[in-house]
Amino acid sequence: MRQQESDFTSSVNVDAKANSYFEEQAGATAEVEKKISLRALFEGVLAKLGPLFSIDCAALVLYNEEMNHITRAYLSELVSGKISCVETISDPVSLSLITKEISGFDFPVLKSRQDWIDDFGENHCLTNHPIEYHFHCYIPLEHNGRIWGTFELHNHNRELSAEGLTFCCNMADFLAGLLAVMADKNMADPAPAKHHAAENIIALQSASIFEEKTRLLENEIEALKEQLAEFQVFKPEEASEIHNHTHIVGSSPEMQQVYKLLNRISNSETTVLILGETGTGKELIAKSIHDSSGRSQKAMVKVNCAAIPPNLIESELFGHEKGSFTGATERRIGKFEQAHKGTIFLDEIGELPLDLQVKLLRVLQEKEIERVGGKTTISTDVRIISATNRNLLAEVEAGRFRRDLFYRLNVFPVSLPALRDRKTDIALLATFFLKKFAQKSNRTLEGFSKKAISTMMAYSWPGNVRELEHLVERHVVMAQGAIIKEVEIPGNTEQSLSVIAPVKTIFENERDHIFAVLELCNGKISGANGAAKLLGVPATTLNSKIKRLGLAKRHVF
Ligand SMILES: Nc1ncnc2c1ncn2[C@@H]1O[C@H](COP(=O)(O)OP(=O)(O)OP(=O)(O)O)[C@@H](O)[C@H]1O
Repeated sequence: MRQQESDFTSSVNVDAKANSYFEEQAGATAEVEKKISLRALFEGVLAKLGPLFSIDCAALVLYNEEMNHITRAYLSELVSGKISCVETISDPVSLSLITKEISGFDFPVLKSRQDWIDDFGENHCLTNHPIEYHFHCYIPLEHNGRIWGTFELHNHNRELSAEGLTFCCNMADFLAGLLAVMADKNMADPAPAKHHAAENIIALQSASIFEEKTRLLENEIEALKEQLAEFQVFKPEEASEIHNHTHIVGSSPEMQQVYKLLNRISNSETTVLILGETGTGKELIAKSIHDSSGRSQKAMVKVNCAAIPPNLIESELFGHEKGSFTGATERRIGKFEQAHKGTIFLDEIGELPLDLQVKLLRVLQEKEIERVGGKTTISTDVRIISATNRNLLAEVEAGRFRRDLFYRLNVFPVSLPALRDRKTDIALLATFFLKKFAQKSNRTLEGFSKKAISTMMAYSWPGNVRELEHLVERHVVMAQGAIIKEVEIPGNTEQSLSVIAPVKTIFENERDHIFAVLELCNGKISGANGAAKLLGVPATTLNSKIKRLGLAKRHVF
């Protein structure tokens, strides 16, 4: 593979000559050279593409018309954080075995270092180039049926992504068109001989068309960047409202409302009732209320009223004396006593049996408890935060919950919005959980694609934040690359529907339509029975679309 590198760079050893031939031969000023040389243009290409797709090195290799010589080559790579672009070949050199192979590619080809070793052996892969790349991509620069050269991308650690490939195919199209124009205008012969340098310089200096093309290239890059947006990692905006509840994620107006309420009761002793569907974060909010109170140095003791068998709830809450009932072999301190000077969080309060509701009411009124089987009353100083996913007032109306207890608990109600009602928080939460689980499992993940975020936003989340948290955890475990590109929501009927009737992007629609027509025409592009005629476009346009859409010929046949 080193030879392969030597092919695009075969001449990195010719680097000494790298002061471009313009400078050497015609003594052109650096300014003119910068404005008009392919080298300067190409340097700009890597500056734009590199950060977008993590490309380490790009090369532009140009051939003569007979395709038996490399006439010029430019190598642009990132060295110590800086892009250096050199003209590595300025005199025609004949094609080696590997460049011959590469020049024969008439569609984009991805190769690894190992592929080249397998095909040509280790010996062909030797180069004196100090940098060794492991992943390569070769895109032919084809315009009007002529292959002008190859646009190459080389990476150390990863293959060029599908998005990067599509983007670079567009770039190759543009470069090929540019080379054709330059040749046509005799601006800068892609296969120049040194003795033509002076004339070329004059032609180039007067050729504003070149500058125009450079400007177009910039525009093209900008347009392609927009197209790329759909593949980029979604970067959610940080919460706009400053709040002290650091573990609570969400900046939607609905959550801002919640923060306002929380701020009002921070440092207070108020009894709070938190209402919200399952998984909306009731416990998290309760903890936050406790943490922002004067009781934060003491414990917040949680009781899940739905999880304890009814016959044990009393003992769980208030404790029991030894021997007070069968199995009470030891004296036990109840949750109220444990929470003394702190907070008790009564989760699922709507599930509390009626007889215990009476006892709880007494505790609230008298601030005293009695252990089961005990003879004395024990004073407690406990703040009460309770939570329910039931409509407690409806429970009161139905006679299942005591009205007096309801009023005692509902001193300061805080209602938490369902996740489906604050969709703008989904991206924030998903990214928060992604970071949390990636860190936990020692993985480096950048985030979700916009597509993945859209899928999550289209779902109704009956299990709310908890469901989202579990989904993200699963996807972090299964993630293959640095970005979670797609998410699958099990049993999601909305998603199943979208599988049946997916909404295609314009890009996908165009690609699929062209693909279908090409199949119909057995891959024939031009001529009477060709796809171009059926599609009503010139064959050259179709050819460039095929490349741009990443429809390599091998896909068609
Ligand atoms: N706004 C939020 N920011 C960050 N994490 C959240 C948020 N809301 C909920 N979570 C997380 O979601 C999970 C479920 O939250 P929590 O247990 O507080 O919900 P809940 O409403 O009490 O659920 P249940 O009604 O089932 O008891 C927890 O891991 C919690 O940390």
